[in-house]
Parts: sequence; structure tokens; C-alpha cells
Amino acid sequence: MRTPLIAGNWKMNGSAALVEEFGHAFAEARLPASLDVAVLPPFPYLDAARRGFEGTPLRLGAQTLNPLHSGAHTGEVSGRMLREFGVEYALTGHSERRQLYREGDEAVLDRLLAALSVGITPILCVGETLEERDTGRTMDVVLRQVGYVMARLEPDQRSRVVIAYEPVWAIGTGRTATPQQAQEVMAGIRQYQAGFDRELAAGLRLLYGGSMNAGNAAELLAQPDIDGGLVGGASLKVDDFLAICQSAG
Ligand SMILES: O=C[C@H](O)COP(=O)(O)O
Repeated sequence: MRTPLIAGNWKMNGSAALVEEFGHAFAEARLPASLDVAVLPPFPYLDAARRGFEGTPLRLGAQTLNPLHSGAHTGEVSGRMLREFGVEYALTGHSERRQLYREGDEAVLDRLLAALSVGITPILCVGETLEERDTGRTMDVVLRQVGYVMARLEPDQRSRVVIAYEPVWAIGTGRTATPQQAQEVMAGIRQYQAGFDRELAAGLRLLYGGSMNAGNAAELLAQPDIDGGLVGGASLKVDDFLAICQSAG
């Protein structure tokens, strides 16, 4: 049985006040018994979030990390540092990092390995652009991104990875993939992994991301291969994020 995971990626948004608001709301919240929930705030808010989320079901995540533990890398943050702040999840390969910061498959793999090396669960993000979908290349692109990383991991490392399918055209656009479109790609990812290891594929947690909101979450999360969500915009509103968490029950 796969435990659903809802992860809220605040991107470069949020405030100390929002951290506090989430802490209060989730301290009171009634959530499904079997559910993991994480918030991924910008780095400066990690310490406040660690304190503010104590005693709530909220776990902490990071939006990126440097592949190295330490060194002369101005502006960067290592997995080891994140771990000190109680970070349990880290995104790798988010399309914004792939596009805006030119992180290719190799850079994604390095970051994912760094996360694993310090006991952080990596969330590997994959997804096609609109042009790739329109030219029938969705599965090729997605399976290349998944395969590049998974093929280079040891079996015990593979079983600790969470994969988030985020069609690039659905991110921040209000244009969500239909539950059928998302299910089709995510079933394809699971099948592809099953070709190597059936047991691992059956336990692999797959998240959908891309304009998930309080109104469409239940239908997306009801699909057999969707085990949770990576939520951007809607994770900045505590009521919406709570509603999404509640529909993951
Ligand atoms: O990391 C989250 C995704 O990029 C989705 O963002 P969004 O929910 O604002 O479309």
C-alpha cells in the first residue's frame, strides 16, 4: 500500500507570516490517517517552519540543493545543511530548474544522489513541454528523464525515490492535465519501472503536479497510479492546501 504524499512547493513565494499561519492551521487540522504532507518553503523560512510546524503533521522539504556537502560555492545550500534543519524531502529536476538554471539530467542525478546520501527523500520531477506533447513525444521525454536517473541508482536507492509527473504546460497556467492524461503517463512510468523490478514499481510513489487545486484534486488523486500531488500556487493558500490534503484520504 502506497502512502499518499501531498507536497506544497512555495517556489519563491511566502513569508514568515505564512509559515506561522500554516503551523496554526495544521495543528488543528483533521487529516486522513494515512497521509504524508510536506511544505517546501524558500530556504530563509526553513528554521521558522521547523519550529512552527512542530507538533503538526507538516514535514519539511527543500526546493533544490547543491550536489556537494560544502565548499566555495557562493549562494548554494547543501543537503547536509538542509538535514540539520529537519528537511525530509527535496525536489530535483523541477522544470523551472531545468529551464531557468539549465539543470540537465546529469545535474539532476547529482542532486538526487546528494539528497539520498544525507537521508533526504528526493522527489524527481519529470514532464514534457507543450510542443513535445503536441508532437507525440510525451512518453519518450518522460521515460528518458526517469530512466536516466533510475538506471544509475542502486536498487535500495531507487526504492527511496518519489517521482512527480508535471507536464510543463500545466504548471502555473491553470490548465490542468485531465485525470485521464495524467493517469496514462503515470501508469506508463510505473509500467516502465516494472520492466526492471515489479516490486519496486508497485511501491513507487508517483505525484501529479500542474495546476492542482482544491477543485480538481479529488478526481486526480482518485486515479489508480496517482499517489499524491506536487502543488504550487494552491499551496500558498492554507485553506486550499488543506482541502487538497483532505481529498487525498
Ligand atoms: O512544484 C509545483 C508545480 O510546479 C506546480 O505548480 P502549480 O500548481 O502552480 O501549477
